[in-house]
Amino acid sequence: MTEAYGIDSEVGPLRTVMLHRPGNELRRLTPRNNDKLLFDGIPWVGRAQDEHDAFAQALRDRDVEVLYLGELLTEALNDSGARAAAVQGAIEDLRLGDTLREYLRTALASLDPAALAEALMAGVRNDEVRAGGLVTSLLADEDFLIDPLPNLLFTRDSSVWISDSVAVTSLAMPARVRETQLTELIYKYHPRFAGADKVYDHTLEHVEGGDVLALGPGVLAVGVGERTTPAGVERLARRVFAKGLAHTVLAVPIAQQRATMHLDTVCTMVDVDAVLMYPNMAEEMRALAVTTDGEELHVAEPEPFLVAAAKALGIDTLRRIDTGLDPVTAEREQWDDGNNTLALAPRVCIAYERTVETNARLEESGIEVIRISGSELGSGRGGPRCMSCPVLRDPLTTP
Ligand SMILES: NC(=O)NCCC[C@H](N)C(=O)O
Repeated sequence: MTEAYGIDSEVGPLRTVMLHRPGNELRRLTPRNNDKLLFDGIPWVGRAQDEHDAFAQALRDRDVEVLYLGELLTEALNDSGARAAAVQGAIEDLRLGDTLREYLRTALASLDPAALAEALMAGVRNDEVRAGGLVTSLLADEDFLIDPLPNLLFTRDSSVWISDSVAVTSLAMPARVRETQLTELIYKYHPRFAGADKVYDHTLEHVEGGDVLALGPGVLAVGVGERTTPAGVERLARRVFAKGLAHTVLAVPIAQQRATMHLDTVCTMVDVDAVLMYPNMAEEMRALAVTTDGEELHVAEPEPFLVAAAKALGIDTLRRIDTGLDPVTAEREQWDDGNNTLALAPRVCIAYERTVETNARLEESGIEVIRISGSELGSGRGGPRCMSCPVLRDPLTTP
């Protein structure tokens, strides 16, 4: 792996992470659009920023370098090719019509990188521009010409590092599709990532980063459900095998429900050989091990997730941290992202403070839990793992 980027596990000491500090895109959420924009409430933005700053500080306190998506995007937009691609991507929406599209093309092209990045992230409302023409007149003032992207907060989903290659993902929900245009720009044009190999892109079958877990060197688990499709996991497997980035991909079917939208909402690793799993689903989780002989994909029969994972990792057992929670407490804490921990190193993780019981059980199992507040951040339905895209982790030393 290079020094600047690379991930071969969920728990290797975290060195660099990409976050997105929530900004004006959250100020676009209203009771009428929050469902469509995949938020379960209307966050108090100032408090959400405070909570996020504390999250970033907790990472820095443990010597983790924090990169911000908004800053990387602004810097990438210094490149004229990036600017042209960004503008084109933002105005493709068929709702706009020709007059408005050409107006926006000119208006966006005249913005400096910071203002353009802001427009791309926070969107553009009809009454914020004086475009004129039929479409402008027929749309309501509050209609968005360029939709805001409040889910940028969840940097986990729009790109994922697999060994020393980056996968720009292909997001399934219409409200999130444009996020990957921005991560694509960052990885293509930002000098920090010049030369980084790409293993996936946003035009391919749906794969979301929250579904992709690097269980250990050479082994990925990929949730298949509401977001990552069966065809998505197949395409990802073909691509990582072709580049030699993994030897086994475990396809893990998960319930198609909002609460369990990604694999990392029900399962995160907290040690080289231990996972925290949502108790109400842990027993039923199965995995299909996908391998290759260099030509064909081989798909094994479904096995219990922990069994298939241990086999693929070449260890005797993958331990499940048993939180022992009753089903109602477990369901409440899973909804509040109790299972969505971010490992900073083996046996050290960040979790929301509100998932009191899960955190207590983790500590009883020897896991250090760094608690952060997430009362406002959580309204987007994502926890510390969802809000972070690890860019560099130290390789694991053999246990
Ligand atoms: N990995 C994750 O579970 N990310 C959380 C994404 C939440 C976002 N509001 C969504 O519905 O996509």
